[in-house]
Amino acid sequence: MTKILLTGANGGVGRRLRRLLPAFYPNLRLSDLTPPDDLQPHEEFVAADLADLAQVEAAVAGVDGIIHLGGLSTEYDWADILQSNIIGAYNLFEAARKHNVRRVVFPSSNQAVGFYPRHRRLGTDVTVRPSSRYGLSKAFGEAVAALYADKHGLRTLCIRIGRVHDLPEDERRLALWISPRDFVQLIRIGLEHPDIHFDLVYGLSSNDRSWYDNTRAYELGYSPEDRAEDHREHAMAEQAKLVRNPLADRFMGGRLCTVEYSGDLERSGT
Ligand SMILES: NC(=O)c1ccc[n+]([C@@H]2O[C@H](COP(=O)([O-])OP(=O)(O)OC[C@H]3O[C@@H](n4cnc5c(N)ncnc54)[C@H](O)[C@@H]3O)[C@@H](O)[C@H]2O)c1
Ligand SMILES: O=C(O)[C@H]1O[C@@H](O)[C@H](O)[C@@H](O)[C@@H]1O
Repeated sequence: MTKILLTGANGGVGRRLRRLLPAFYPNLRLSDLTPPDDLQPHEEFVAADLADLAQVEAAVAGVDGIIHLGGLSTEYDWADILQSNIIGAYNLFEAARKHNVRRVVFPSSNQAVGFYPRHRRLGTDVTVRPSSRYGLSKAFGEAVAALYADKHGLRTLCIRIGRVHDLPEDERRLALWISPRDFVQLIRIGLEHPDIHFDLVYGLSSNDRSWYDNTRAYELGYSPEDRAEDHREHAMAEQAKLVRNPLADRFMGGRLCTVEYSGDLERSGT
């Protein structure tokens, strides 16, 4: 039976996927720095720091596919991003190669292209414009995925996630939202679709206001069950509680673009 490793299993998305994935992948191994508080007796857990190749190899040994959620999920100091996301992503793919893992799904982020202004519509062939050191690390992860596909035959799907959550949390996330079950559908494409070599898709549910052209996901058979606009009222009510930030509102990456910003507004993201 296919054995799948879920890294970052103790995080926000990981906790949601632990509930949804066993229906498709009953033979699931979880990994993170520390185990979830509510680890169940039937769940297998292997602790591993992504920055430590030997630990990552121990977590990866014996699996057929990996969903790599582990790592820092927002902006941090370079030293931290370097360890968890840059060295961590490299270690994950290198361990996969050494242990003959066939498939890796890499959750990238809209933050890899976060400095594009919102009037643009992006396909998957645009130059990266990271919002932050975090976004930069996601662009690096996409590049590592491409290298290991082309050089070593690992089949990889990168999913530039908008925002995985139960509901869209504000106006920006209304344009970016993907429900956990639609995210699982994209993961299954990454782990199972026969045509995957190196592919890149956007992680969005059905979305009328999207900034992205997600043709490749639909070509691969993606058929989202959820629609962001159905939750418009909730998102806009949440938005009304927030203070507007004109710089954040200009770019797809929102507030992460504003962190430590000292750029030229006339030129940023153009
Ligand atoms: N939540 C979203 O909507 C969203 C959007 C875009 C991309 N992503 C990506 O999806 C993944 C999961 O996101 P999340 O919201 O669950 O993040 P999260 O921060 O809640 O969880 C990440 C997990 O990774 C673990 N981790 C961090 N550094 C590690 C290390 N050095 N070694 C081992 N484990 C380490 C953490 O302990 C944590 O449990 C992340 O890679 C994130 O960048 C998430
Ligand atoms: O852009 C966003 O809103 C999201 O981007 C993802 O990469 C981050 O992991 C998440 O924390 C953000 O909420």
